[in-house]
Amino acid sequence: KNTDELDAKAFLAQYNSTAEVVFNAYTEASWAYNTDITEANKETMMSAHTLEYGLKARQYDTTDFQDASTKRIIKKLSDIERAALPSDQLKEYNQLLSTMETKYSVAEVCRENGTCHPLDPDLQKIMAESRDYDELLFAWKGWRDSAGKILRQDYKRYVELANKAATLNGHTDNGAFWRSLYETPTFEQDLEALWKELEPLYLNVHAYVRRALYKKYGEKHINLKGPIPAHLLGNMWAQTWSGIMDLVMPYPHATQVDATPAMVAQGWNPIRMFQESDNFFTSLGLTPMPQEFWNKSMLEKPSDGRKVVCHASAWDFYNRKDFRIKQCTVVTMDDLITVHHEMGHVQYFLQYKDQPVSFRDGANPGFHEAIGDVLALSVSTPKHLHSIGLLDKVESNHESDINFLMSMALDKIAFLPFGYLMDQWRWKVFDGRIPSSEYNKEWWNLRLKYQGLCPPVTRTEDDFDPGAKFHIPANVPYVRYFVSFVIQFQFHKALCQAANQVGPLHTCDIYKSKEAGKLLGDVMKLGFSKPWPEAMTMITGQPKMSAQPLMEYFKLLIDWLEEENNKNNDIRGWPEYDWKPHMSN
Ligand SMILES: O=C(CCC(O)(O)[C@H](Cc1ccccc1)NC(=O)c1ccccc1)N[C@@H](Cc1ccccc1)C(=O)O
Ligand SMILES: [Zn+2]
Repeated sequence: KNTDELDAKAFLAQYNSTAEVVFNAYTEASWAYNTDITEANKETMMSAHTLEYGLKARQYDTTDFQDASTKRIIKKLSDIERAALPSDQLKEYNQLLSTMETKYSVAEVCRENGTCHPLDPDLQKIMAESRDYDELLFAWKGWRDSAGKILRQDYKRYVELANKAATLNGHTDNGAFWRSLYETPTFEQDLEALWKELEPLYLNVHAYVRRALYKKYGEKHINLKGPIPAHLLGNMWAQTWSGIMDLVMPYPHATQVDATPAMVAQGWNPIRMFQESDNFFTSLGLTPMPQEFWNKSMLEKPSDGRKVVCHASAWDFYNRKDFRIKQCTVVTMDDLITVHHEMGHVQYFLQYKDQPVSFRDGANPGFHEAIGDVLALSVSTPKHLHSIGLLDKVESNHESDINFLMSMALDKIAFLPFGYLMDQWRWKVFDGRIPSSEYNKEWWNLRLKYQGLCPPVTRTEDDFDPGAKFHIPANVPYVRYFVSFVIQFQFHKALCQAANQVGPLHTCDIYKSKEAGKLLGDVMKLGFSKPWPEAMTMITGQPKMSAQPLMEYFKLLIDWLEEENNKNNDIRGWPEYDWKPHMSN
């Protein structure tokens, strides 16, 4: 083993300069594929580089090295991920990934009259806006038949190869590799503790929403002591529920909270939405989007018939100049939030662009997901929406507060069980506790256990419902979003204090606060160079994930829901767990 630290530093300097070139070429090829699916994709050159430098990195014994960064980079390079596979299996693995992503991205649902609907924007619009039980079922079942079902065999083989790569890198399985990215020995226990703290909030939201859906769809379709049919929550995966705010609004005569009508009425377009977000970031003293971003991004679904991967994503081209977003943006409040989410990724790229390539990553994956959402918490306030002309009147009274908090809870609290269960399922698939013969049964067991949902029609092992959610065929881990939804409230609270914002947390808007911007910018500049508890301490003054700021933010609503659900004699949970909704045909 080589213990020469100077030699290691020279090796890493060579790695870093070659990595920028290779990563850039790989990302350009990946972009070309994502923005025109017909292109074949080139992965092998990237893996050759990873293999060459990874095997060399493994030759170093860094035990007595002085420089922590050198140790940290050598350790990260030593995990060569898929490049550890024999070349034929690597080729098969890459082929499987692009096949699954293509099948998902080109899937459509066709009506008897021949009209076919893609997920974006058609099916998403139906799921958010339709109040017709059977129309919702058409979209929900159709999408799972077209996008999920067909992926089952590919997925089974992908699991085998992903696990093989993980074991070749010293992990017990691919889930263990994914969890290792958090560098937290107690990670799973910490997540379970957070969920146990937050579960009562979710049960109260679930009970209240079930009551509202009961009023709308009646007792044939809703059992007040049972799970909720999964296609009625305003979203294809029931992951966020703000699509049914109109059915749920506590005080219909108090302030409206939806900015969509104003955006449409005022002729907003996607560029305008991104400029608005850029303006918020620069108001904090953070970096504006470079001109290249505006020239090279794809901010709308192409109208030239090109097939693209519509699921939003942010792209770092590793040359410290070229950063892009690919998003099939529609003019809605929901997509204005997504715009901020994606812009948060690019801001992180901009802040850590001068780090070594190996450190151009979030402190942990949840940090990367949280940045944009933190700013969106300020943008979403009625006060801020009013200041940018998207809400015509703002009242600050109890009823408008509750309406606002309800709209936020339908996204942030409703999401928590989904954010948690996605990788519960995948970790069990990777470690063998869920065999392929039980993929769908176990998926629905978790959807019942955590979200209190049931399928609106019978599901079998001919189906593969997890495949109907982008991140599963796209091989994108998901617990990062559960982490993000917890820590973004910790960050929000810290930034609001830095901005000298007084009053309740849910009314805080950090707009124009250079102090808040500096705090966030300094953490983003670190990238992956320090263990994430150090980054957490820089922002919040303590090193742990905590549910307390989220609960503080929703305090008013939690008390209100507790009282409201008691008034309605609503039970929390779904003890009649094997109830099934009436099926017409
Ligand atoms: O998937 C996304 C947004 C896409 C993304 O920005 O997280 C994207 C996912 C992705 C796509 C392709 C390849 C890899 C990951 N992530 C990024 O673009 C990204 C993430 C980290 C670093 C750089 C880019 N959000 C999740 C969860 C979510 C988040 C916020 C609100 C609602 C829901 C979802 O929609 O289910
Ligand atoms: Zn993201």
